[in-house]
Amino acid sequence: MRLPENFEKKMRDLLKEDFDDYIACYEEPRYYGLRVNTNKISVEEFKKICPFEIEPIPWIENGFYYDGENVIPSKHPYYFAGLYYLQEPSAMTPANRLPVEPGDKVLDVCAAPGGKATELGAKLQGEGVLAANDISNSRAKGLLKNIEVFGIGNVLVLSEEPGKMESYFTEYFDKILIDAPCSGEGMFRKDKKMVSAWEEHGPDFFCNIQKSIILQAARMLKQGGMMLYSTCTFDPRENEQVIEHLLKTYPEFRILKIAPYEGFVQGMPEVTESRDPSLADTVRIFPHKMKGEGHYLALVQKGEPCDRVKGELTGGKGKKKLPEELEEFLNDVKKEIRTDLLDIHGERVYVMPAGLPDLKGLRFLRTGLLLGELKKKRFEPSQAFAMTLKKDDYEKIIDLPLEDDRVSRYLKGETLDVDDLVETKAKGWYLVCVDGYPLGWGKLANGTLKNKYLPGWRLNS
Ligand SMILES: C[S@@+](CC[C@H](N)C(=O)[O-])C[C@H]1O[C@@H](n2cnc3c(N)ncnc32)[C@H](O)[C@@H]1O
Repeated sequence: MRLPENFEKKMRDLLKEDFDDYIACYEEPRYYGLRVNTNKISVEEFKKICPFEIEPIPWIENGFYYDGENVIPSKHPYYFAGLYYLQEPSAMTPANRLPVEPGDKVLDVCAAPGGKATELGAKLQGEGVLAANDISNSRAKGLLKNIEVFGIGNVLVLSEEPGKMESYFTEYFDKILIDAPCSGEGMFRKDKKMVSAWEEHGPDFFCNIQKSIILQAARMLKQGGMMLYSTCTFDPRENEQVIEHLLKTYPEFRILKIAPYEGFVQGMPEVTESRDPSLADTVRIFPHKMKGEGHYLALVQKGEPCDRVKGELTGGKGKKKLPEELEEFLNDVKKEIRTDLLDIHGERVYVMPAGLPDLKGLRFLRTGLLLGELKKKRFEPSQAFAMTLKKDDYEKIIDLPLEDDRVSRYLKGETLDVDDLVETKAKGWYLVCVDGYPLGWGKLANGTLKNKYLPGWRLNS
C-alpha cells in the first residue's frame, strides 16, 4: 500500500522501534466489526440467533468481529430491525468508555453517521436525552436514519456549528462525546481514499478545528460532567496537544483514567510542551498492538465530581386532550406514552424529551420522537415509532420467522397475504416483526397487509 513519505517519517519518529511492526500491518487485511444494540436485544440472546459466525472483541462487551470478505450483515433482516450496527472495532471504544447512564443528558458533537451516537443512545435506555449533532446537513440525514433504526426516541438531531449551540446549552450536558473531524491516519487501511484526503488536508488543517470544538464543547458541559475526546488519527497535534490546549485554557478540567485493556498504549506526554504526566492516562490504539485500525481517546472531567440531580426532568404542560384518532391508535399501544410530553405541529405528533431549553433558532432534523401523522380522521404511526417498540409493547402483531419469504418481501415494500396469521375480521395497524423484533407497520384489511415500511429504507431501494 502506498503511504506518503512524510507520513512514514512521522510515524517512524513517533513509534521508534515499533515502527516495523506497525508498517507490516498494512499488508494484513482490515478488521470488520459489529456492535449489538443492547436497547433491543441482550448480547447473550444475539449470540444465540446471529446467523453468521462472530468472535468477541475482547475490550467491547457488545462488540464482535465478523468475516467482512464473505458475509454482508447489512442485507440481513436483523440489521433492518436495528439489532446491530456495523463499525470498525477501535471506533467502538470511545462511546464504550464514556460512562453514560440512563437519565443523562448527552451530547455527541460530531455525530454523523451515528456509529457512536447509536451506542450512547442505547446506553440511555430511553431515559434522559441524546443530542446528536453534525455540522454537515447531508451527513446528519444519515445520522437521523441510523438513530431511528436503532429505536432511539429521546433524541434531538441537529445540524449546527457547536459555537452556536453554546448559548442554548451552557453547562447543560452530563456527558459529551467529541469524535472530532481528523486527518484519518488510522483509517488508511480501511479506506485507501483517506490517503489522498490526508495529502490535501493533514493534521495542521484539522488541529485548529479540533481546538475550537473542544473548547466550545467544554462550555456546554456541566460542572462534574465528563467529556470524551477521540480521533481516528495518530498525529500528536490532533491528539495529546488538543487535550493540552483544553487543560491550559480551562484548568478546572482533569484527565481521568480509561477502563484498561491490555492492547491499549498510553498517551504520550512527551509530544506536548507541558509534558503533563496525566496525558499518559489517555489511550492510543495502534493496529500492531491490538485487532483494531487506530484511535486516540481522552476522558476528562470538569471540576469536582458531583451527583446528577436524579429524578424526573421537568415534563410538559400537564395532561392534554388528544385528537380522537390518536387516542384510538394509542389504545393498542401497551407501553406508556407520556401524553404530557406530546407536541403536535400541524399534522405531526412528537413525544419530546423532558427538560429541554428553548431551542428556537437552532437547525434541527428532529426534536424528539415522531410518533406519527394526523391525516383526515385517521392517525398514521411513523416508522421511527415502530423501531422504538418491543413486540410486547403493541397489541396487534404479525410475527414472521426469519425463514418466511414474506420477511424480505415486506422489506422490499410488497403487499402481503397474511390470512394464515390473523383472524378473518382483523384490521387496522399491525406491527410487523421478524422473530419477534419489529421492522415496521402494515395496514390490514381482509387478510391483506398493505405495506407501510418507509419507502426510503426498503431493501434494494
Ligand atoms: C469522525 S467523523 C464522526 C463520526 C461519528 N462520530 C461516528 O462514529 O459515526 C467527524 C464528523 O464531524 C463533522 N464535523 C466537521 N466539522 C465539524 C464542526 N465544526 N462541528 C461539528 N461537526 C463537525 C463531520 O461532518 C463528520 O461527520
